[in-house]
Order: sequence, then C-alpha cells, then structure tokens
Amino acid sequence: MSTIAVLGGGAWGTALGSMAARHGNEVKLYARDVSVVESINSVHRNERYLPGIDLYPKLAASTDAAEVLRGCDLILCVIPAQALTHAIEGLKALIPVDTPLVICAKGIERASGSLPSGIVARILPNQKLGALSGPSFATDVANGLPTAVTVAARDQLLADTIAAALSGRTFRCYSTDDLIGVEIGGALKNVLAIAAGAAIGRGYGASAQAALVTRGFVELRRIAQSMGARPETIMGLSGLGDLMLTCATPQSRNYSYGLAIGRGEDLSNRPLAEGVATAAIAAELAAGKDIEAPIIAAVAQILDRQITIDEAMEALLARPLKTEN
Ligand SMILES: NC(=O)c1ccc[n+]([C@@H]2O[C@H](COP(=O)([O-])OP(=O)(O)OC[C@H]3O[C@@H](n4cnc5c(N)ncnc54)[C@H](O)[C@@H]3O)[C@@H](O)[C@H]2O)c1
Ligand SMILES: O=P(O)(O)OC[C@H](O)CO
Repeated sequence: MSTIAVLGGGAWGTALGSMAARHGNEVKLYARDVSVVESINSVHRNERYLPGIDLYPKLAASTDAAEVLRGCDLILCVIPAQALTHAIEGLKALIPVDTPLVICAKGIERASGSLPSGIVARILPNQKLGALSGPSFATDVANGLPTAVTVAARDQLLADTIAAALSGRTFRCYSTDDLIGVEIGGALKNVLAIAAGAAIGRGYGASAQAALVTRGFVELRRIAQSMGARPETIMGLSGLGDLMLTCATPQSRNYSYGLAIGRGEDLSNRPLAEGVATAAIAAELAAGKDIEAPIIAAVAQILDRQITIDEAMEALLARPLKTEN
C-alpha cells in the first residue's frame, strides 16, 4: 500500500485517485476548486468534472497542497501540459525531493516544445520522474471498467514499483524504461484525434478517417523515433493503443473537438482538448527536424484558421505519389 498525493482535481486526477484508493492505497487529492474538494469529501462525487459517477469513498481531497503532499510516497501529477510550468513552479517548495512524481498529462508545452517530463525536470532537476499513459478515459477508469496503460520511468525498477502500486483488479499497468516514447505517443495521438473527428464531422466518411489515422500514425512514428522512442513503445498501449481509442469515439474530447470543427460548431466553452495546444508545436518540431508530417501540419493550420478542412484534404490528396513508408 502506498500513500499517494494526486495533484489536479479534474476528470483524470479524480478518476486515478478514486481507482488508486479502491486498490487499497491511501490517496489524497489536491484541487484548487473548493466546490470540487467539498463534493469529493461529502458526497464522493466530482460533479464538475465527472458528473454522476460515484467515487471510491475513501478518496480524500483538499485545497491545501502542503497537507496533501506531506508524508506521501508517490505523487501523481495530473495537471494539463500547458499549465504544468505554472503549477509546478507554485508547488515546488512543497514537493518532497525523494518522492517519485508520475506525470499523467499528455501534451507538448507550446512555449518551450518540452514534453511534460522535461517541464518538470527543468523545475525539479533531482526528482525521480515517471509517466502514465495509454488508452484510458477518465469515466471508464472511475467506473471501474477494465483498462490497461503503460507506466514509464528511466529507471525500470521505479517503473515496476509504480506499476505495482497502481495496478489492481480492473486497472493493469505495463512498465517500460522508455519515458520519452510513452510521453510523445500520448501527446501526438491527441492531434491526430482532432484530424479524425474533423474528417467525420465534415462528412468525409470512415474510409477517410481510417486513412488519416493510419498515415497520421506514420507521422507519429517518425517524430517519436527522431526523439529516441523505441518501436515497441510506439506499437504499444501508449502509442498505437491510445491512438486507436482516441481517434474512434466522441467520448474523446480531442475527437469531439475535431467533430465540432468539421460540423462548423461553436468552439467556445468546450472541455480540455490537449491536442489543440500541441498541434502547432508538434508541427514546428517536425518541420525543424525535416520530418514529413503533413497531417499534423494540416491540423495546426486548420486550428489556426489558415486553411479550411476542405483545402487541407485537397492538399493532402494532391501530394506527389510515393511508396508507402
Ligand atoms: N480525462 C481523461 O480521460 C484523460 C485520460 C488520460 C489522460 N488525460 C490527460 O490528463 C491531463 C488532465 O486532464 P483532465 O481530464 O483531468 O482535465 P480537466 O480539464 O478535467 O482538469 C484539469 C484540472 O487541472 C487543474 N489545473 C489546471 N491548472 C492548474 C494549476 N496551475 N494548478 C493546479 N491545478 C491546475 C484544473 O483546475 C482542473 O482541475 C491532460 O493532459 C489530459 O490529456 C486525461
Ligand atoms: O478525451 P481525450 O481526447 O483527452 O482522451 C483521453 C485519454 O487521453 C484517452 O486515453
């Protein structure tokens, strides 16, 4: 049994906290929103982020980060990628240096091009870091539905320890020492899910969706390999597995965002879709390394309103013919 501090009271932090508590760990969750904390502690629900879902009653929450972090032996950091620098800067004095911190966000920081582990390492250079990623919707995990993910840490022993602490009857963690591979798959699949949703929303059909996801996966693989990711990680839960999930259903917020773009719907007041902020920086990173990534570039241009979905599709189809690699 571990004493786990969860940083972030959104959908994913709450789901992971509830799951980890159900598996016998002592879990305290830090959230900034008083109403979220009160709701978790009194009625064991997070009506703002996971409406209607009963959480494991032993999950405790607090707005006091010091109280949550005191005495913990594992930290799950479930704060979105674009908010991570600000959040960790604010919390760094409270984070015990010898306690492993597991990043659960999926994205690339727009301002720096850093993956979440790079962001945290910049601020907390001596922290032992891990990442948890893979096909896993917060609602599924909070409802105790069967789920499998990958836990990564550069130190394989640490990855194994974290995987053992979080695994249980319905949640199975595989482990790897390929930290960058796990993080980059999670970040890029969100961008590709926007493309898949946009294709369906625009009425291009399931064949176009499958082509975009498959060719998008080639782009993901190229970028990931350029960063040192291992092929088996890209083909695993945090790569192909999460791509399959996120590109397939409106249950994904990124896919839904794409769907809304394709249908010409209002994009304000939508839930978090990490791919929106990641698209442009992912396209820039690829271009900077001379990596062909036309689908990721098209998503970035569509989001930036430089081109329409129709123009993007026309341009993708008009590219010179080539061998399939
Ligand atoms: N929801 C899912 O199904 C799911 C699954 C796997 C991974 N993720 C990833 O987890 C991350 C978080 O997603 P989510 O679904 O929980 O998002 P969310 O929008 O539901 O919640 C985000 C939470 O982060 C908090 N937050 C933002 N800035 C903060 C700061 N500076 N300090 C403290 N807290 C701060 C917000 O208050 C909110 O509680 C994202 O990177 C997402 O891609 C989500
Ligand atoms: O709802 P999304 O698009 O943020 O996806 C959630 C998870 O990343 C799926 O694994």
